[in-house]
Amino acid sequence: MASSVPKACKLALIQLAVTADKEANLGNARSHVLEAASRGANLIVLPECFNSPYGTGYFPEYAESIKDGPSVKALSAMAKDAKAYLIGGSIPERDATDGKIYNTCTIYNPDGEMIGTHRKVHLFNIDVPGKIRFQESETLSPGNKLTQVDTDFGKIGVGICYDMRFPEPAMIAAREGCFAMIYPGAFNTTTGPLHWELLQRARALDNQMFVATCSPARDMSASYHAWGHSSVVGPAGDVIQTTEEKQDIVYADLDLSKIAEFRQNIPLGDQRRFDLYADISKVNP
Ligand SMILES: O=C(O)CCC(=O)C(=O)O
Repeated sequence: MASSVPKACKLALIQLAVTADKEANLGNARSHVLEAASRGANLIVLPECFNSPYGTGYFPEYAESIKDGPSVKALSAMAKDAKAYLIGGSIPERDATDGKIYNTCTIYNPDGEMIGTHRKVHLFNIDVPGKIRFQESETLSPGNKLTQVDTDFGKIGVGICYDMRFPEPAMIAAREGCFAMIYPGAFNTTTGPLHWELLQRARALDNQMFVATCSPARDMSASYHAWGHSSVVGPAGDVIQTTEEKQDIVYADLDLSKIAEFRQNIPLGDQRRFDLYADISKVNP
């Protein structure tokens, strides 16, 4: 008889050192995923753009199919061999039907089956004069759906990096019963120190849910300097675990009872004034 007690959720964020060598990136990801699993992790996350350098010029060159490309095959095998859920960071995806390129996260169950995909819906187009200009839309197209997946632990919402700046997907995920939002991401050394942790804590606190981010490690010889600092934040907005900028694995045992406890202590869910503003989770686009 199936037990109704959810399994303990041990999260691992792989802050991977990404290089220009796709095969090496896949091999490095695999060895870190298996290492995390050997330490008991059953929900493992890779960073945004883990198989390619992060830059609009690289996306067309590295893009591949998520039906049968080498990266999804490798990710499926990693999840299966690790016997863990795997949120497979993101890769540049080329859609054979429309010919467009997307920044896409693929998600696997412990049998290695793909159980979800998320194409980044908010493209990272910013211009901070003298600091950073980045226009993902030069080579990428946006996805057109929000993403939630079912796991043995409960439902999880998934976004990618810049998606975290928008409160709505996390709010919708929380109201639809997700216990966590997970964002593979790659902030930079300009916006990272300003907003990375703040956004993560805001999404967690507003929604009284877990939020995790997973960045590539920083490479000062690359054209894009990732912020690192992959982190896990609890439903009270508390940083549970984090790291610096180097390659690392961040582990956290998620105590899912904290959500109910915190929601009981500060019962925002019962106090909302939907007579004054809309419930965004009930507004269909
Ligand atoms: O929002 C930011 O400041 C950074 C976003 C980003 O790096 C991304 O979407 O990949």
